[in-house]
Amino acid sequence: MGIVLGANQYGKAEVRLVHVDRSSPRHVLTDLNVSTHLRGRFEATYLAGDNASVLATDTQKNTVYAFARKYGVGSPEDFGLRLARHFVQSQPPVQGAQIEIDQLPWQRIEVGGQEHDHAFARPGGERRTTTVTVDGDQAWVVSGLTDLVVLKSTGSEFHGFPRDEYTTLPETTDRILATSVTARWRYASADLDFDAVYPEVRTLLLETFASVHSLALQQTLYAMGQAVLEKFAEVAEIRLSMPNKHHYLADLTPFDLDNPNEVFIAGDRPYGLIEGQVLREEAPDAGLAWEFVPGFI
Ligand SMILES: O=c1[nH]c(=O)c2[nH]c(=O)[nH]c2[nH]1
Repeated sequence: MGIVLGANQYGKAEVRLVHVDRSSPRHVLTDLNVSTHLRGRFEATYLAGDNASVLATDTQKNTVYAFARKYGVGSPEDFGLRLARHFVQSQPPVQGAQIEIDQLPWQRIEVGGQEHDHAFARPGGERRTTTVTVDGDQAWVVSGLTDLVVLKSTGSEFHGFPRDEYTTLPETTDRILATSVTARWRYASADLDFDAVYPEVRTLLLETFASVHSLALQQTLYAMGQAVLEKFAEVAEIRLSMPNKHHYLADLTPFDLDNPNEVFIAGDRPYGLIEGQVLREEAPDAGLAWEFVPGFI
């Protein structure tokens, strides 16, 4: 009985590319998940481990980042066609290429009714949350939101941290800052127009994220909590959990390309996890408000 190799293809899956067009102060953000699939004469590697025809998947990934810098991104369709044609035309064993691209949507955050130049939020996915607790005749309300994904393409620095023998992180005065906000705030009363307050707190969290020039995600977290407490007397305390969704500047120097904060690798894990509570010194006692509330602290 003969055994033969059937259909096959190979490539790099889920190359997370974030491109920032900084040619004007109104940044254009393109966030893609790119997968490459090459088809062609690859029997030798499957059958004998002969890689002479195998364009490494690592090379395919590098091509995605290099092309973003060289040609910009534009529509995902044009970007995909450019990549696919490049692989087919530049590598004789490659007869066909299929490029799959998912684009992650971002909307500009509005500050004072004006679209922000470099602060964005991911539409959808976010949820409003509440946990109410009643004990005898006492009642507590902890409300909030989770999975509110936000990103600033500039206006964020991180430096001045200690350097020990294990520190490799470069200092930066301009980086992408992105996080998925979980916020839970405790109301000072259980008798409020909750539907009126909620959207205003949400808006203020977004506006503060967008407006604060960040020297650390910790500072941004505190500023967001502080803004809510300053504006809303009915909020006694707020707790925030904000993963630092790292974006790494792609090193394009091996391809003789500079990268002036334009092409980023969106990291998945590990991520920094920044959490904190901001409260009024005179806040009424939390009682059972946080008992068994999922989350942190
Ligand atoms: O805003 C930040 N806070 C940190 O504590 C930290 N640590 C790190 O590696 N990057 C960052 N960024």
